[in-house]
Amino acid sequence: MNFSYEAQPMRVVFRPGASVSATAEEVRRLGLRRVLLVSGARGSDTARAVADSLGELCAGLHTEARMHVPVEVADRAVEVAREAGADGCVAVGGGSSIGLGKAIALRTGLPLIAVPSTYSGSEMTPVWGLTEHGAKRTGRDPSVLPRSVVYDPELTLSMPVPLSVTSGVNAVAHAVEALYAPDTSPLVSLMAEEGVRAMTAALPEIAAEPSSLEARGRALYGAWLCGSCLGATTMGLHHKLCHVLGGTFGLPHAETHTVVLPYALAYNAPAAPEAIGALDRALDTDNAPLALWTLSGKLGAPRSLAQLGLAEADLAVAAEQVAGQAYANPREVTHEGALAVLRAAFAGDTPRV
Ligand SMILES: NC(=O)c1ccc[n+]([C@@H]2O[C@H](COP(=O)([O-])OP(=O)(O)OC[C@H]3O[C@@H](n4cnc5c(N)ncnc54)[C@H](O)[C@@H]3O)[C@@H](O)[C@H]2O)c1
Ligand SMILES: O=C(O)CCC(=O)CC(=O)O
Repeated sequence: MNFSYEAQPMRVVFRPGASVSATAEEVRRLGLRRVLLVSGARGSDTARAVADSLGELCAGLHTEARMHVPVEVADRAVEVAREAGADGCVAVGGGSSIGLGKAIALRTGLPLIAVPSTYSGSEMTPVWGLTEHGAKRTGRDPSVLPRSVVYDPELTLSMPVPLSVTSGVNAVAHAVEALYAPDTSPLVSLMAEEGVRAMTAALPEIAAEPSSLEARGRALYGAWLCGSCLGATTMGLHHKLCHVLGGTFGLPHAETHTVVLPYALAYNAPAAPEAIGALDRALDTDNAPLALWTLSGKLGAPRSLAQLGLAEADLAVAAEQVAGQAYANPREVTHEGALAVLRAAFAGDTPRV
């Protein structure tokens, strides 16, 4: 064995009802007195309930989070945090709200508490993202890692089934790439395999019974594990494809991950036999890319980039952007290779290893 592993300093509270019953305790534990709550417009009712539970610890509610964190949205949020005299930030919502909280933390150094309502996994990572001039930039900085994460399966009950499925596959994608990342390690591999197993078992149950708190809890547990994997490792081809498709072409995040993952995995499979072995065990299959494609299709997720609104003419531009960046991937990414993955995902073909 040959690896290094750095544990991320954060506290996790996981229990139904915790968003309202435990967030104030986490704020006090960090010695904070005036936190700014951030959320998206659609999640503002939930964020308001959390704000009410904080009482005078809450310095204000800012409900302008948007997907992929446009830089002007980040600028405005930083201004609001400064004007409110906030000494910390609580992000309530999906990856977009947490992303905005991270943008505030990155610029101001304010500590962040995350209360996730989707399975994006962002709450477990020191990864930030910002979109400017039609391109998404990502980076790692310890200052954006939430100090505390409050997981409340009850918050996820309102997620519609289509978002639950695609958000769940977004989480699975973190585990998939962590398994073949250059900085993977035995602990990450264990978390990744268990995260994929938990999430992919929970999603069909959620689709059949969206109000099952038991299934929601197991999916959120999977999201925690998969997010932890992303936080501990370097992203590869799959995430880069999705960042280009989201940042440059405005495609929706979780849906894009869901469409692309089977093809990116099929491309990498010949160069990542151990990762494929772990995924085969987790999915109880001998063809992990096909199993992922079948699962999301059965649960009604979009199947192709064409369905998500990408134009065929954009494929070559996207391939050029992906192949033009240097990043870790188990298999060399050529322009032709990236284009082949994108073409298959555009058409929604059966993935071929
Ligand atoms: N930095 C990281 O580590 C990381 C990891 C994953 C995703 N992300 C980022 O997160 C963003 C995507 O996050 P997302 O997929 O969670 O989407 P999102 O946060 O944009 O949420 C999608 C939609 O669902 C709504 N929603 C959220 N929770 C809900 C709930 N419980 N019930 C009903 N509706 C709900 C939101 O209001 C929004 O309209 C992207 O910008 C992506 O880049 C970052
Ligand atoms: O915060 C970001 O936007 C970058 C990290 C990320 O998006 C992970 C993912 O693609 O799911």
